[in-house]
Amino acid sequence: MSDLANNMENLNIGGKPKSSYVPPHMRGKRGGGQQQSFDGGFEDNDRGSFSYFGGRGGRGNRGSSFFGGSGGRYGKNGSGNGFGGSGQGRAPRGVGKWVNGKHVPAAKNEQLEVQLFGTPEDPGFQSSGINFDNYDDIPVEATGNDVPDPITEFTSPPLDALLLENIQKARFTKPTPVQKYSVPIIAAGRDLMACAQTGSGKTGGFLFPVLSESFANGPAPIPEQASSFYVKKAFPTAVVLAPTRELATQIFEEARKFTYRSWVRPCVVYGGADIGSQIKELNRGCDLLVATPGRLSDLLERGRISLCNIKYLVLDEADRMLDMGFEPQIRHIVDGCDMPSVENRQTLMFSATFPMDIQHLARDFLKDYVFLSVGRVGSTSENITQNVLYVEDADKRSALLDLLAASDDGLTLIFVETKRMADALTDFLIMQDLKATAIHGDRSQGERERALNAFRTGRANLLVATAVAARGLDIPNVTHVINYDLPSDIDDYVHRIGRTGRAGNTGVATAFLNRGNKNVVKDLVDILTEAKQEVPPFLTQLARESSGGRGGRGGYHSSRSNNTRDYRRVGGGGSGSRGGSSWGSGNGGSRGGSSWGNSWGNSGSGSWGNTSTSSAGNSWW
Ligand SMILES: Nc1ncnc2c1ncn2[C@@H]1O[C@H](COP(=O)(O)OP(=O)(O)OP(=O)(O)O)[C@@H](O)[C@H]1O
Repeated sequence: MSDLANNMENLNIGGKPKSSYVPPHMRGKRGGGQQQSFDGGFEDNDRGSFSYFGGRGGRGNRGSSFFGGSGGRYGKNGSGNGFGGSGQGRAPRGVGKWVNGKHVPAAKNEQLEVQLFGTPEDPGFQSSGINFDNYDDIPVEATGNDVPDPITEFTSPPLDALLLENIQKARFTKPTPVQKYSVPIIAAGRDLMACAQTGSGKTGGFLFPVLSESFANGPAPIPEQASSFYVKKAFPTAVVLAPTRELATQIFEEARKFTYRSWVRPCVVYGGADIGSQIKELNRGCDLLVATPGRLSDLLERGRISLCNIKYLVLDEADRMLDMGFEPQIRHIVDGCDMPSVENRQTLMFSATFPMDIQHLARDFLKDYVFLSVGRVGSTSENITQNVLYVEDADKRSALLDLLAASDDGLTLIFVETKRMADALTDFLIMQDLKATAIHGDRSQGERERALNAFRTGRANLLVATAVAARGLDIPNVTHVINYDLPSDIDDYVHRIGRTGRAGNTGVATAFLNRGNKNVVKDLVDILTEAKQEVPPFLTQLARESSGGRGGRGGYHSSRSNNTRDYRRVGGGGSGSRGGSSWGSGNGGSRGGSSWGNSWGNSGSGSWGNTSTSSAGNSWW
């Protein structure tokens, strides 16, 4: 157990509600009325403290800005082209060429290599943790017709030699389970719906096979009728859609590493940033486009991008991309523009969660796909120690300070439900002399970038966030995730806590729960049990009280258990699942072991119900 987990055990918050709780580090502190100051006392307590919100204004006389004026880049390794695509200060890129049907890699560039791959001593470098090898023990299931065998190592072939070099430069010594399977599945031309736990390498799971094939086969020729003499257009070969600007940028940064020296030029576009500079970047060439859906639609409408050459459509956080918030935009991009039809492209979907309704909806975008699950769909990593504390709303601030006092040196991410709460809690923490900053959808792009940069570099070791930071973000050294407010959808909980315990590292997640969270209690008990975590007695009691009530995800899922597998095998029949199912040991990629699915074989009833309803609301950030 980590030090942090030990410290947590010694805290006395959980179990019994305590309304007049005063955290130890505040007891006897000057002013005495600690509870008072937590409840807004800072309004009249002008200590001349500075604001961590560069230029946000906010209230009162706040003196200097903590992050004002910083460059706004947050590329892990200080890479230049993170935002807005200005290209300023960028080192020469190692861009290769495709000439006469041959790949001509660029010469090596040491300076760029250090920018892209960092050094092992770099604190911003996420090294794989002590539990990395345990990923091999997670059972893997791959269902669908003629599923290809997994690879067991990174070798060339099947991977392209240049890609292999880049993978080695990134210090990835062996593939994670999702990568072992996705590489041959995608190389075989198959569509894929892949579900693997948070932090287990899904980004590489789609980048490696897509880039390997692209390096080997080159770009498609630009159709004459699609190009325009007047407006310059980009014709990417692959498009990766992601739900947030920060995640899109992160994927782009990963793509920059693995495309080093190749002919493939990655680009990123997202809302909230200057579209003019993004267009300039596109005009310099764009083979792999990472985008948020809104900005991509905008650029498509302006005729700046054509999707007619797309071979690969990737939906990262696919369940999010297909829920009510994004689905219409995705449909427009996929069906309403010039993207090749489902038969003429490969569609790849990745997430840690895939609810049944979303899987059903996803059929529209896929053909004869393989469903891959590493561990149970929607399960949490055992690398994360999960604690649930009973804390009444009025006591949350005190309890939070307690937790923080017991924290180790790592970074702590604190999730709240609303943007207002994010600001209020951040102000409160700053008034306690803690180094906090906030990220949410009402902050400008510059503010969001600065906040994330401050957090990544440790200048602010506390980040208060809404769900905007829940998915995909890979920030080294996040050792603790606190759900100050629990989400109403258990899948959101899974993604949130997945910001720690990544790449085989360990982490701690703490949730504050009270009777107001009854809707999520049953699912939470399932999650904890599945991940072999302790279930506190009060939680079992609450689950009993709330049984008979409706489950999470908007209440129409009667049970989470339906959400944990390939829907085609639950009741949809559909396209033939592989006969011998494959909950093998997962070790060395051996499939075809024991079937865990006897009870849910091909019933063929096709009647799992309400398919047209999407899940989460559309204002999650
Ligand atoms: N084969 C590998 N060897 C070592 N480290 C790896 C490997 N593949 C990925 N990683 C590292 O693991 C971390 C998590 O990877 P990634 O962000 O792709 O996870 P994910 O599964 O997409 O997570 P999430 O569900 O949160 O989006 C990253 O820091 C990445 O560099």
